[in-house]
Amino acid sequence: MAAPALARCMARTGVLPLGQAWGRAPRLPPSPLPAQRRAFSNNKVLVELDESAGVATMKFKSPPVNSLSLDFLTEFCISLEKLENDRACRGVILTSAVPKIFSSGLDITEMCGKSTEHYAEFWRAVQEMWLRLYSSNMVTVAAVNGSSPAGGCLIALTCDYRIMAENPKFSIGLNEAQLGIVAPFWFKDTFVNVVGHRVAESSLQLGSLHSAPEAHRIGLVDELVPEEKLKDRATAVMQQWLALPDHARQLTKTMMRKAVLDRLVAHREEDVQNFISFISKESIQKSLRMYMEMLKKKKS
Ligand SMILES: CC/C=C\C/C=C\C/C=C\C=C\CC(=O)SCCNC(=O)CCNC(=O)[C@H](O)C(C)(C)COP(=O)(O)OP(=O)(O)OC[C@H]1O[C@@H](n2cnc3c(N)ncnc32)[C@H](O)[C@@H]1OP(=O)(O)O
Repeated sequence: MAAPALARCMARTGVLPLGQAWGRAPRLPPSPLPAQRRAFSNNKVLVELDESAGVATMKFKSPPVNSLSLDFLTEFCISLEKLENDRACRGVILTSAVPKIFSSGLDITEMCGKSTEHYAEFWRAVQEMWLRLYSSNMVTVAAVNGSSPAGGCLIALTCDYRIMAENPKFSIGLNEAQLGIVAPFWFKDTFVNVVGHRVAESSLQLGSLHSAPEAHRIGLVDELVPEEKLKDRATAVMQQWLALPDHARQLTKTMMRKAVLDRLVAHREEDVQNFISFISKESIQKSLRMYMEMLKKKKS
């Protein structure tokens, strides 16, 4: 099924028609076949699977800034679902193929001047991405090799472990307040689970974008490495996590994340309606338009 058709299906049903995000059987170790590498790709995400290690790398490739458009979100979910159902894959490293940018967050153009139906479709896709990634049975490691505001930061926060490249130009954080919008409760819950309530409270109110050292200091990322070592370090961390039996790690992950996941699952449609009423306000539309203009002016 093509991405737009899948997106429509997601909009109707609220889920991808590929399988179930919930109640999956525990993953089994990969079969002892000869070492093999596979790659598959769609327009937005490149996936390389090292079957001998049981590890895939998902590279975002949606220039200029890997913004999370409806197409991107749909293709991200398809790629993740494929890996989730592949017994040869036990862990996934998320990173970017676009230099200097991990992801610029939700595509603002999807939230400006569109119909109510479009907002609903888009928001369900954002929810789906988070539900699938946060509940993934695989080990998920974010190799943050560029700036990562808002939704980009959410992707990193949703992983099990975050490693960021030490580059003074890169920043990360949930900066929604700077755009005049409010981070949804499940963005906030994910953030609180990583950095704790006090840090999350001030960072969210200020819409802070943190430099790499600051992000490390507040626990937003687990470690910093020189850019050229990021890939190797992500692979080493993955090996460490995969050394444990899958079932124990998966059940522990579920125990730690269930309350936050259940909260969105229980209020999914209400959350879509909240998003629509919030984003449709003329004052919010004006803030978003001004923000986009500011981004464009910054260039000239
Ligand atoms: C009560 C509450 C109830 C419910 C909840 C309701 C609402 C919550 C709603 C939404 C939550 C949203 C979360 C988000 O993710 S919002 C997105 C936030 N993202 C940002 O603030 C990032 C903005 N971008 C940047 O800061 C920079 O672009 C950069 C640092 C990522 C990269 O800088 P560069 O200098 O390398 O590149 P630019 O020249 O700035 O950009 C190139 C190009 O890309 C366009 N662009 C950038 N970011 C986005 C984006 N997020 N969406 C769409 N387009 C983007 C930028 O305008 C340039 O376009 P042109 O080349 O000029 O056409």
